[in-house]
Amino acid sequence: MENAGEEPAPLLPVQELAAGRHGAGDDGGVPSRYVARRAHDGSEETPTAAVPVIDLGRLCQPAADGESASEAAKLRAALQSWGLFLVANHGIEVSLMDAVTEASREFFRQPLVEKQRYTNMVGGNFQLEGYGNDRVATEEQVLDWSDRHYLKVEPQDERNLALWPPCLRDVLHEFTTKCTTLKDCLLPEMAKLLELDGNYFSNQFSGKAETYARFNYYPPCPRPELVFGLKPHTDASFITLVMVDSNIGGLQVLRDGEWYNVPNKPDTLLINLGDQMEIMSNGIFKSPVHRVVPDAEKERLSVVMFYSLDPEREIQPAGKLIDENHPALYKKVKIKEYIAGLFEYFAQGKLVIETAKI
Ligand SMILES: O=C(O)CCC(=O)C(=O)O
Ligand SMILES: [Fe+2]
Repeated sequence: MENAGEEPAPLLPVQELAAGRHGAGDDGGVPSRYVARRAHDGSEETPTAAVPVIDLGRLCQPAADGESASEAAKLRAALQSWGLFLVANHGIEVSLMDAVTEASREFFRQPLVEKQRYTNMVGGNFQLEGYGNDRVATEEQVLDWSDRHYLKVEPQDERNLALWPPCLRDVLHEFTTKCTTLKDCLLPEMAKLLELDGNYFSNQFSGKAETYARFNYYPPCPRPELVFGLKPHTDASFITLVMVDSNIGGLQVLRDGEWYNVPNKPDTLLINLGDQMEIMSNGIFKSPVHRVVPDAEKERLSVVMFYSLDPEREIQPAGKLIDENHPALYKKVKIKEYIAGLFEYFAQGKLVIETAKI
């Protein structure tokens, strides 16, 4: 991304702030630039979302039977309501999941100077890939209580290996391969739920489709009720796979104006739909608004795989879903422009999907 030369000074990683290595903040350890909301007293308990666990083995078995039909019904209900679900029996070994989480922890535990070898601020310019924080466009922008490392993992020949820390290399390559297989199993099931050709969604993914891995690190926050680990947003992806730390909550999803905790279950993965799927399904499937709230005591890690279409492609609602009674609800959008819009809107705390609605 280019830079107009007016970028405010680079930020300290939140991990450094949280460790108190740079003096106390304005609000009990939280500098005012991170204060996103008014404190609440915590008296209203956040309800838990009734997100189903889908058994992938059952869902995708070749001979459709009662078991696969009941998994498909659960999946349909989840995609039309929450826009997210947990997946079990997904074919990714727990040992690999643990190795990826451990490698990520090892990366963030390194001294700052080591991590800064992968910085996303190069010569004062913000780059999408690398270690750091989101682009800061203005002094007013409310900052998130998290650091991240962000890498393009597919197409494989577009990997910038200089940004791949040695501790992550092998496990990330293997994890990417397994996650892509998982995505490839899910897409036909989703197409069938919409009575589209089984390959309809898979066929959208050309060799130029892009996958990004994002390693999120949320340090403990002395005043978690004042900040967001990540502000409310939808993912601009087609579909997102999230491996959350099963020891700690913090991810929340919005439904009908109310926030719900997304449940954790050991060894499962969370799948959430992104805006590209919401657009192509003409809004039948939802790209959920979600956010992350940090913990007062514990650090939290997540590893997220964003599957997105070729940036040069234009997408619109599938023709088969549109008729007199079901008009298109979204405009044609170019992936590249849409994603650029996401970063701009996210910084302002707004939702880019609104720009695609008719
Ligand atoms: O950390 C999480 O659980 C979710 C992260 C997320 O929503 C994102 O990186 O877009
Ligand atoms: Fe997200």
